[in-house]
Amino acid sequence: MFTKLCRPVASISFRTVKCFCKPRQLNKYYNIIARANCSASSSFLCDKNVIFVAGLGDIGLDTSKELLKRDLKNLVILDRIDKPELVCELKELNPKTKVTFMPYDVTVPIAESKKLLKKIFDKLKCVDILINGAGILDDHKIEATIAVNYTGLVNTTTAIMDFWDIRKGGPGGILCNIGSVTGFNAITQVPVYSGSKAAVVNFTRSLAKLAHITGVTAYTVNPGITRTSLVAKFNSWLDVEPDVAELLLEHPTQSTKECAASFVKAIEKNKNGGLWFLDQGTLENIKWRKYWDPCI
Ligand SMILES: NC(=O)c1ccc[n+]([C@@H]2O[C@H](COP(=O)([O-])OP(=O)(O)OC[C@H]3O[C@@H](n4cnc5c(N)ncnc54)[C@H](O)[C@@H]3O)[C@@H](O)[C@H]2O)c1
Ligand SMILES: CCCCCCO
Repeated sequence: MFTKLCRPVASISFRTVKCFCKPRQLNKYYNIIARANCSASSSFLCDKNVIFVAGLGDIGLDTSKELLKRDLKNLVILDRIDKPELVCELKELNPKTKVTFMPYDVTVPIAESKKLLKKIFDKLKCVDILINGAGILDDHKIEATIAVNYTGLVNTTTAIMDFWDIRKGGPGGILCNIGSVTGFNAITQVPVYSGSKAAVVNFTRSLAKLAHITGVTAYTVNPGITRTSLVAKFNSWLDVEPDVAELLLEHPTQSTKECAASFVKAIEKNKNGGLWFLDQGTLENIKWRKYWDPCI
């Protein structure tokens, strides 16, 4: 499975390469062509167009800053947070990358998501990577948690398939979804949040297995406890543990900068089906144990 680049790069276009190469060779030539566009020391991310949902949050902002060291062509940040001063700060970081902000609430109807994405695709003509990072942590807000952390991510993902799905003539694409370590092993006192993150991990693993049909590869990045405003104080389900945040923050944590460094390294590895564990500044692709497989 090769990840298609979504636009001609360097002087040789995708079409030219496609005419002369067998599919299994294309990936090799895409990377060669992409590098022709970027300096030898550049990353997989050089010259790419990236949409980052929640790119202004605590993890999001440091990850956006880290991404801007990789000479992206475009970074389009979609977020509910509207902080022009943060966007201005990001715009100043790298003249090679155009940073754009558009307000977006992931809980809007999917038709709204498609309208917004159409504006972006009309402008950029193509998008290589979508990062879905929106999340809330408050187990008093059951419907909101599921709406933001899961339904919002699924709808945004489903919406971009109109533009990426190779069965519709799309170029394919790359999905990076922010799950959580709680998607592997719950924080028992926040079962709603943990369950929403387990759903993100499970949904994304299915998408990775469907990549041969859709042309869209997918993986999750799953931070451990990262010191952000999200985790400073939050409600447990039915108040089973009013001090859940304080108790958890006694355990080893990481900074947003450490998380961001691992986050972008995982994106650069670009592994379809990746289950990336980003804890205490480390990065590990974990093996998911198979207990049952319908084998269809
Ligand atoms: N901090 C941690 O320990 C930790 C660990 C694992 C996963 N995560 C996940 O990482 C992501 C970022 O969390 P953070 O710790 O930086 O907290 P944060 O509160 O700073 O970031 C949350 C982000 O989600 C956005 N968001 C929330 N509701 C939204 C909506 N309806 N529409 C669009 N955007 C919305 C916020 O605007 C913000 O950008 C979340 O998905 C969170 O679940 C955090
Ligand atoms: C301190 C609790 C951190 C919970 C967020 C993990 O996704």
